[in-house]
Order: sequence, then C-alpha cells, then structure tokens
Amino acid sequence: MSINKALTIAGSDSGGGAGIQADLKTFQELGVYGMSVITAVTAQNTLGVQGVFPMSAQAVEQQLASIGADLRPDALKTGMLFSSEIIQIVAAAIRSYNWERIVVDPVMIAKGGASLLQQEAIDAMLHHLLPLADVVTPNIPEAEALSGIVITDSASRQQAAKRIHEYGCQHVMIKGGHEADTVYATDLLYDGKTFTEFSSRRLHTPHTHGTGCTFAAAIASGLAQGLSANEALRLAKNFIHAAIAEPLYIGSGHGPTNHWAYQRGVRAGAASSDVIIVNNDAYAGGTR
Ligand SMILES: Nc1ncnc2c1ncn2[C@@H]1O[C@H](COP(=O)(O)OP(=O)(O)OP(=O)(O)O)[C@@H](O)[C@H]1O
Ligand SMILES: Cc1ncc(COP(=O)(O)O)c(N)n1
Repeated sequence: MSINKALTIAGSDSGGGAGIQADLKTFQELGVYGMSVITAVTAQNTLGVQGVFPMSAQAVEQQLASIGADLRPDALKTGMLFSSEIIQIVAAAIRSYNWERIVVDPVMIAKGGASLLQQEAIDAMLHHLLPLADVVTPNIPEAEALSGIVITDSASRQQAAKRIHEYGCQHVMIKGGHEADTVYATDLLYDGKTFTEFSSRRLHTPHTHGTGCTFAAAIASGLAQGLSANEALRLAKNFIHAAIAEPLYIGSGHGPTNHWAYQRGVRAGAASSDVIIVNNDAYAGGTR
C-alpha cells in the first residue's frame, strides 16, 4: 500500500481547533500521513490567544532538515509563520529539497484579533513564499493586505486575486468566510486565466475557529493524493462545510470545527457534494 505524506509548517494551538492540531486531524481524516514543523507555540483556547512564543530560527531549521533528510512530503501547507526570518527559512527549505505541491495559507490575525504575523513579514511572504505556491488561500483581510486593494465587491475581489497572482503563485483562492452576511460562503479562485467560484450555503454559527487552517490542510491532503488543484479545492470546500455544519460545542467561545463530520457523512452515504461551482469566463474579462 502506498502512503501519501503531507507536511504542515505552522503554529501550535493549545486549544486544538486551529494551527498544527487542526492540520494533523484533517490529514488523518483524509487518509494522508501527517508531519509537522512547529514555528510558534500559542497559548490559546476558544476565547482567544493568551500568549505567542515563536520558535528560534535554529529550531525551525532543524525540524525542516529532519524532514528533508528522511521523509519527502507529497504536499505541504504553511500556516502561522510569524516572522520574516521564519518565512525565509521555510522558503529556502522548500527550494533546497525541491518540495512540490505547496499550499500557502497566509495566516495574519486570529479571529479574536491576536497578531500571528509581524507586519514587516508581509513583504517576505509576497517575495519569498508566494512564488513557490501552487495554491495561496487568503481570507478577505489577508487578500487586502497582500494586494493593497480594498475589497468591497466582486470586481475588487477579482482585482486583488490578479494582483496576488502576479507574485508568481499558480492559484489564488480568496475565501469568503469574512464576507458580510450572504446566503452563500463563496470562495473565488483565479488561475491566471479564469475565475471560478466555489460556494456553499453560509452556516450561522460562532464555531468557526480554525476554518482557514482546516481548509488549507484539506487542499494539501488532496494534492498529496494526486488530485488537481481544482479537485483538491472542491474536496476542501466539502470538508470544511461539513466540519462547520456539525459543531462540537467545545469551550465557551468560538469553538472548533468538527474534523470527523466529513468522513461520517461519506460513511453514511450523504450526498456527494454541498458545493456549487460556477466557472464564469465572463469574469476573465472583468465584466462582473
Ligand atoms: N459561516 C460559514 N459557513 C460556511 N462556510 C464558511 C463559513 N465561514 C467560513 N466558511 C468557509 O470556510 C473556509 C475558510 O474561510 P475563512 O474565510 O473563514 O478562512 P479564515 O478566515 O482564513 O479562517 P481562520 O479564521 O481559521 O483563519 C472557506 O471555504 C469559507 O468559505
Ligand atoms: C496557531 C494558529 N494558527 C492559525 C490560527 C487562525 O485561526 P482562527 O482565525 O480561526 O483563530 C490560530 N488561531 N492559531
């Protein structure tokens, strides 16, 4: 039996809902062997982030070297990287080990408002990491910070995606979780030519801690198993929709998503897809 391996390079969330913990749970549920490089330890629960403790450059370098010397990942995702120094170390390792199928979740600010990336590190993200990415998955505030464009409507979201794509990544997926109250949670994909929307019904729940981490880890799981970017994004959108739809009601704040829900649904023979995909070539001409 061949086993596909995925690596997460991210921060630890002591509460278990986001970061490394969400990523490893997602890898496990989607049938890939999970590995981790920890960039920072956070003291965190469903009420917020109480402390951030970045790892030393040497600790990050050595974890990457240990993986590089022995365990070639079939895909990897990055999450909280915290500093420009750590971003540059990660980018150098990706290049030197020729790691492929890279998902960059440009984590900047936790839902509770705590900063998970130093402001001056945005430049390093743009110039060192984005050129290596197959898929980059900013939420709306992160897309604004990366592109310098204020997103107010679908035209400005397309513009932001185009601007981010110019840094050299293959696919930009601007996630819609942070949009104002809409019927659908719609993520916009740009592959350099075409815009495609991935939508699922917006769920009304405070239990969305770690949605972005889980989504990016599901994309990496799909890529590790040989899916195309489009197929992996569809899988990830279904995985996160199921995980939000059946909250665990853990903690007294913004609770984690349910990493068991997608496979439970598959085992129970649930409809294969909650996701509506609209491939609209009119977008490519910027007509909407
Ligand atoms: N209330 C919701 N209902 C349905 N889907 C949602 C909801 N909130 C987020 N999503 C989906 O979850 C995925 C992650 O999106 P989101 O914009 O929340 O990421 P994020 O802000 O980076 O997450 P995080 O807060 O963990 O960093 C996207 O596919 C998005 O459409
Ligand atoms: C270690 C770590 N990584 C990422 C997030 C973002 O998740 P959220 O925005 O849901 O708080 C987080 N809170 N903690």
